[in-house]
Amino acid sequence: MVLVAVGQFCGTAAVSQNLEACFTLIRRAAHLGSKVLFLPEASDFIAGDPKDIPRLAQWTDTDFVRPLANEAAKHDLHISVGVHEASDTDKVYNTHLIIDSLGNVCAKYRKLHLFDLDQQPRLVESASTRPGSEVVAPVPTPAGRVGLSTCYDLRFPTLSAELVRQGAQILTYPSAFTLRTGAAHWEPLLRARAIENQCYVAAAAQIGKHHPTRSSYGHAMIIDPWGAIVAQCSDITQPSLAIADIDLEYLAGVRSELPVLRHQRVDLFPWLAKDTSE
Ligand SMILES: O=C(O)CNC(=O)[C@H](CS)NC(=O)CCC(=O)C(=O)O
Repeated sequence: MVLVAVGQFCGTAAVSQNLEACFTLIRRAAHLGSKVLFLPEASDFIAGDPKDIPRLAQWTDTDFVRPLANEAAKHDLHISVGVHEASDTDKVYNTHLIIDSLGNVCAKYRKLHLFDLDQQPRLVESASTRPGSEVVAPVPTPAGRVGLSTCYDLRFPTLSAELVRQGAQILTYPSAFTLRTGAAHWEPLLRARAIENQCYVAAAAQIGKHHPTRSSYGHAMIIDPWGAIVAQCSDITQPSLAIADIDLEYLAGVRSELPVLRHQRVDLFPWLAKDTSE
């Protein structure tokens, strides 16, 4: 069994403050014995004005990812974290990194599904963000193989099914869900992804009021392959953690007791056919 932690905090446009919040979470997660820490989407910053995103993103690598990776190495932690990644256009990628315990960025996933809403709260992610174009193979960590997604990707079960086909044991959804959609959909979607894929789900989350027109739902949580919520953060905006054991023997037991992954109709859905490495 390996302990992992999900983090929750209220990001702002001040990168150095967000970095401090992440440092606090890294030190506490390591002190409590966790081997992997999952941090939210947009941990580097939540811009007050979308026009600021490309400028702020230019500094993410040096001012956020580097010091974060050094701290991870100092505390022997693997980290999953959502950041903005500058591109060669005026748009950024919404990128999910895995940093290993030596401080190397060992995987990079660019969010595939962008959150474009015309209704209130009006958020049009594609105005500032380019979509990624590939699924990233699950990444080995001390807790198990981690499948990478981000926030709104949670609504697309084809992505989680593909990650599980490729061997994922832990699905991660670093997020900044809105208050309205979070209250209605966050927990049922996360539990559904855990149950249907028989995976652990680690969902770090932004919480609280980032600026006058933007708030996030929080409720960072860890779910086991049976669908039980095994840890959840309180409804507080100070940086906080929820920690739980990942038990891959338990995961294997759930998959053999209720073999839904083997019962898939690969004759009708041939892309599911290649075997999941269990
Ligand atoms: O804007 C940034 O800098 C970081 N990105 C986000 O917060 C993204 C795009 S606006 N938020 C979501 O995907 C929320 C999804 C959601 O709430 C749902 O699916 O219901």
